[in-house]
Amino acid sequence: MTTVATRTVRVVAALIPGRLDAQRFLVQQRLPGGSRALLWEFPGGKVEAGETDEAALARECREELDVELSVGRRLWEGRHEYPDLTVELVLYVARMLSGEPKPLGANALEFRTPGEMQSLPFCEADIPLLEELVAGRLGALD
Ligand SMILES: Nc1nc2c([nH]c(=O)n2[C@@H]2O[C@H](COP(=O)(O)OP(=O)(O)OP(=O)(O)O)[C@@H](O)[C@H]2O)c(=O)[nH]1
Repeated sequence: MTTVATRTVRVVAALIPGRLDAQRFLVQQRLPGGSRALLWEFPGGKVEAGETDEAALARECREELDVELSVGRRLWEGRHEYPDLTVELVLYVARMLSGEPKPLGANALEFRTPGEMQSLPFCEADIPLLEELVAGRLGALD
């Protein structure tokens, strides 16, 4: 059997509560055509060389959602091997400081409860994270 090593990337993601409904959090549907097409995920993206997690998350959300974020504590971290990529996924709680989220780099944006998220086709790396979130095992979300 041959094993093909895939690239490993650190991916930061944000759990962002709605301004008026803090029980629901922002999730986005990936664009058609690319990797994990049309699956759902938390806003965020890859950390670039020399960048902190917090700076990467603020940059990604500025570029992809047109919002300014305040990034809080780290909630969860996990690793998942996709056929094309190994992802080290880190979830942070974050708040929107300004702007209304726009789907600049996504097919759709929705505010969903953790339970509702489990009914969406989510990226595989997020499945254990959603289980922890639904079970209330990630602690305070603010
Ligand atoms: N933002 C985000 N990415 C996630 C999550 N879960 C997960 O598996 N990923 C994966 O982590 C990678 C994030 O990379 P990215 O968003 O910067 O890049 P991309 O593949 O959309 O596009 P790009 O490589 O052309 O920049 C993707 O492979 C994505 O499928 C998640 O909850 N949020």
